[in-house]
Amino acid sequence: MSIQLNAINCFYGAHQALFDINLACPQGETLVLLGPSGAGKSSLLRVLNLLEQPRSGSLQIAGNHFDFTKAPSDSAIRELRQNVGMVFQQYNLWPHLTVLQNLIEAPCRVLGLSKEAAHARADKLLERLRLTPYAGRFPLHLSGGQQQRVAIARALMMEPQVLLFDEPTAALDPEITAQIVSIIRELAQTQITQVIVTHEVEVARKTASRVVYMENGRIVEQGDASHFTQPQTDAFAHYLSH
Ligand SMILES: Nc1ncnc2c1ncn2[C@@H]1O[C@H](COP(=O)(O)OP(=O)(O)OP(=O)(O)O)[C@@H](O)[C@H]1O
Repeated sequence: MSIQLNAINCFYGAHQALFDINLACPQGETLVLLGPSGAGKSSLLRVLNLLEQPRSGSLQIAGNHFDFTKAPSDSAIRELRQNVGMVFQQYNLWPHLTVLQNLIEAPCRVLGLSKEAAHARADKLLERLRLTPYAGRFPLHLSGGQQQRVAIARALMMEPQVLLFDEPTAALDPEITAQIVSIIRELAQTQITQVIVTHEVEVARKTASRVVYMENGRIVEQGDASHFTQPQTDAFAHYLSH
């Protein structure tokens, strides 16, 4: 399994956001998290790279193992984040760095990659994501869709085993959404495991090989893509029909 969560309970102060989450995702799958606002989707995504630390349970992801009865060490968290990339909803690009610099900064600093090796890796990704003409631009001089592609390229520079997306198509128009969907589908042809939080059922249908439907901090339904056509619970059927 690329990802395995066992009995995860997660709190914000006294407020419990995730209840007894159990989830397994094989390598190479694209898992989509769906559910109404406040269901716990972002919290669950953030647990996967330890931006949130659960109070109990265990997580295995990309060869890293965490048992939350004790606090994970900083070095274990650093190692996890090299294997698990995140594409944030607000892109979180470094505004004072060009597109190319955004791509090569972390691999050089964190992985100790030489500038030449990082450049070569960046050139390939810029081409793959149709960003080559924008390599010298600053993020704020790019459209939302272009910034999103830079954010994806930057995450892929670390050659992660798992890539997490928080609302990757929010605030993008239909044409740009289609581009991002097609990038996610291309990545699905590789060995990478993807986990996507989205409100957009159409994006989910077009990308997911597995689906998790959540309500009130709990998983209500999970399984392969056949659940979109044959939901097993009234709750998921109702969600899909609205
Ligand atoms: N930083 C925080 N502090 C306190 N409570 C939080 C925090 N973040 C989320 N919550 C609460 O935890 C619960 C789950 O929130 P979460 O953001 O994971 O849901 P979501 O399904 O991603 O929602 P949305 O679709 O609106 O983004 C909600 O009740 C929310 O109010």
